[in-house]
Parts: sequence; C-alpha cells; structure tokens
Amino acid sequence: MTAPETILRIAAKGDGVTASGRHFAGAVTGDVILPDGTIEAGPHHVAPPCRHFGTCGGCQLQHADEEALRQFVTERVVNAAEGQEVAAAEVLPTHLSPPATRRRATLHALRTAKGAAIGFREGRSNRIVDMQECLILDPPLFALVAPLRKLVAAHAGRGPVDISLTLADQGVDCAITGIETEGLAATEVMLDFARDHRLARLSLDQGYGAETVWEPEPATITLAGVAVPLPHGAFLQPTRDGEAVLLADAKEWLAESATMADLFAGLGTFAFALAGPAKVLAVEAARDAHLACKTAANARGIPVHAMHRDLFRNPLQAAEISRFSSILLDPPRAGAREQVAQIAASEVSRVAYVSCNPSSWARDAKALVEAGFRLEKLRPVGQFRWSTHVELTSLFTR
Ligand SMILES: C[S@@+](CC[C@H](N)C(=O)[O-])C[C@H]1O[C@@H](n2cnc3c(N)ncnc32)[C@H](O)[C@@H]1O
Repeated sequence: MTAPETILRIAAKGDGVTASGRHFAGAVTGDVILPDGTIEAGPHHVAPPCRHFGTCGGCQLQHADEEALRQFVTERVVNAAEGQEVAAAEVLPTHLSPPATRRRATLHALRTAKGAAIGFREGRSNRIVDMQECLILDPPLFALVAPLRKLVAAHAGRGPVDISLTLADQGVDCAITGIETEGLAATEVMLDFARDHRLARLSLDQGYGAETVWEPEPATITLAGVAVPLPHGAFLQPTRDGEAVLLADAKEWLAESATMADLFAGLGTFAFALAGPAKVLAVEAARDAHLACKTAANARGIPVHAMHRDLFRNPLQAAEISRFSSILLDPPRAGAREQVAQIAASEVSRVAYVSCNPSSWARDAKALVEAGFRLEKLRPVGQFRWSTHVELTSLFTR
C-alpha cells in the first residue's frame, strides 16, 4: 500500500473496510490505515469499555462509538436490501439496545485446577473467557456468574458445562447441562443453590433432557400483559426494549387488520400484542412453545388461535393466506423461502416481516417485490449490542 486509506464502513463480520475494499480487523469507520498497516484511531474509535473485549467472543464492536455502531446496523440492513435491488420507501431510525439489557444468554463453564472458568467462549475457539464483568447482560443474570463459578468448581466433573440463563417473571430461569447430581446430598446442594439465589427455576440436563428440580411457582414470561408459561429453551426476543420496538412497528402497521396470521409465532410475542379485537392465528413448529401460547390464550379468552405446524415443510398455502387481512412473519435465521412463495401467490396485500438475518430477509424481500409488493418501511434493529448480529422490521404492501 502506498498511501494511507480511510475506513469507510464496518463489514458484516466486524472488520473495517476501505474504499479499495481492503478489510482490517479492529478498525472502525473513520480510522486511517497507515502504509505500514497500523491503525490510526479516528473520531469514532473508542476504548472498549469491557476488560474482556478482544478475547471474549460475545462482543465484536466495542471499539466503535455509538454513531459508528448505529451506522453499522443501519448499513447492514440497507445494503442487504440494495444487494437484492429492493428499494425501501422509508428507512426508519435504527434502534440500538443499551448496555445491560440482554435477558437471555448461554454461558459455558469448566472445572479447572484452580476452581472453574465461566463465561462466553473466545471468538473462533472453544476456550472459555472467565467472565469478571459483562456489559451486555441484564444485572440479575450477571449476578449469578460468581455463584455459578463456585458451584461448578465444587460440583462439576471434568467435562464441559453449559448454562442457559433467562430472565423470567419470577426471576432467573437457569438450565444446566453437564453437572451430575447423583444421590441425595448432591441434589440438596442444587436445591440450596436455587433457594439461596432465588431462582425462578433450576433445571438439570444429565443426558436425558432438561429436568426441573426447583420451580416454586410456574415460571412465566409476560407478553403484552399476558403471563405465558415459559418452556425450557423457548425463544424470547433478547431485550425488552428491542421487543417493544418490534411490537410498536407491528401494531402500527397492522392496526387496521381484523384477522392476521403470526407465522413462526414462538410463545406469541406478536400474537398477544396484536390480538383483540383482531383475531390472530399463531403458527409455530416447536411443540412446547405452541402449547404455552395455546394455554395462555385459552386461559384468558384471548382471540389467539394457536396452530402447531412446520412452516418449512408445510407452509400455509396461498388459499389459506388469502383469508387474512395481513400476515406477520418472524422466521429463524434461514428465512422463510417456502412460506414467502405462498404469500407471494396469495391475495394478501399487507405483510410485516421481522427478521434476525438481513441476508435471508433480503432474498425473501426480493420474492415479495417480484410478486408486486413494495417495501414501505424498513427499520434496522440492533438488540445484540456490540455484536455483528442485526435484526430488522419491515412492511410490504401491494
Ligand atoms: C425468531 S423466532 C420468533 C418467535 C416469536 N415471533 C417471537 O418474537 O418471540 C422464530 C420461531 O420460529 C420457530 N420455527 C423454527 N422453524 C420453524 C418451522 N419450520 N415452522 C414453524 N416454526 C418454526 C422457532 O421455534 C421460533 O419460535
């Protein structure tokens, strides 16, 4: 390289990119790459606030300031649309979740010669970063890290331990895989741990699936004012503030609809927010999530009809889709190619598409545009702050 080059944007995997298309790890928008390859920090380059940044795989972008982070999330979504030649009539302000709001996380732990290590893994490695601080976790989740370290040090075998933490209505729902509790004394230890730390639920998976050992009252998650039973491992939007933004968009965009289908509905995050007086069909393939949604809707007499169906193998057909005033879909990272083909072939004219993967969304968006839809609104959302995971909401009409 002969002349210094300025970083113009952050690429999908978190590297800084120059005008000539060169990628530099650790560089952010506005940094200058000197001829010897060193990074001269620009106005958007900040000192990473967490001591683990650089080794911990949980965050990739703590060296970017708020403006550069926002630009990254926005461009990921807008560029994905443009890459498929899908033009948005309006790009709404990007939402970024603040620090200390992540309400679910899976940590890894291992007993060591000195005690135990617990935390996220290093990037591209199985090594565990022993977490002394975490700026993304909701404080009740982080508060359990030190006690869990002690528990693993005293009671785990030599194998890996996985710990899923979710903030439920009653406190933290904790599911541990890899600690064996044979005998009464070992079980007592786990019960004491749950009681001492006021867990909402403690489940242990000893190779035969999650088994609840402590749950003083049924664990629930309140969605739009409805307390829904919380099954093990069920999907939840990662932050409350992010969920509120997704719901506000969906409610505004689908306000006029009398009947809706919420596809890939999970526990009913969108269905419960959109129902009444509107009627909502909530379709979901995970049986536990489907049953939780159904139970909550029936118990409260809410006009949500829960349907158990695999929408990859058996998407709602065009004739079924045409019965609804509008469709909301929020598929997993793979997107919803088969389902979108049926939506495209139907008579429905209003579709809200929420996505956690701009690439698969853009592919599906193109199929909708080819079927006569227009992308009216597009909002980039960054619930996984400081990471390269990006989400979005979008409204299509025809
Ligand atoms: C991104 S989550 C969204 C869940 C829900 N909309 C929410 O906001 O909480 C995607 C959901 O799709 C479900 N899912 C995955 N594959 C599916 C399939 N083939 N058919 C139907 N649902 C599926 C998952 O179980 C999960 O609940």
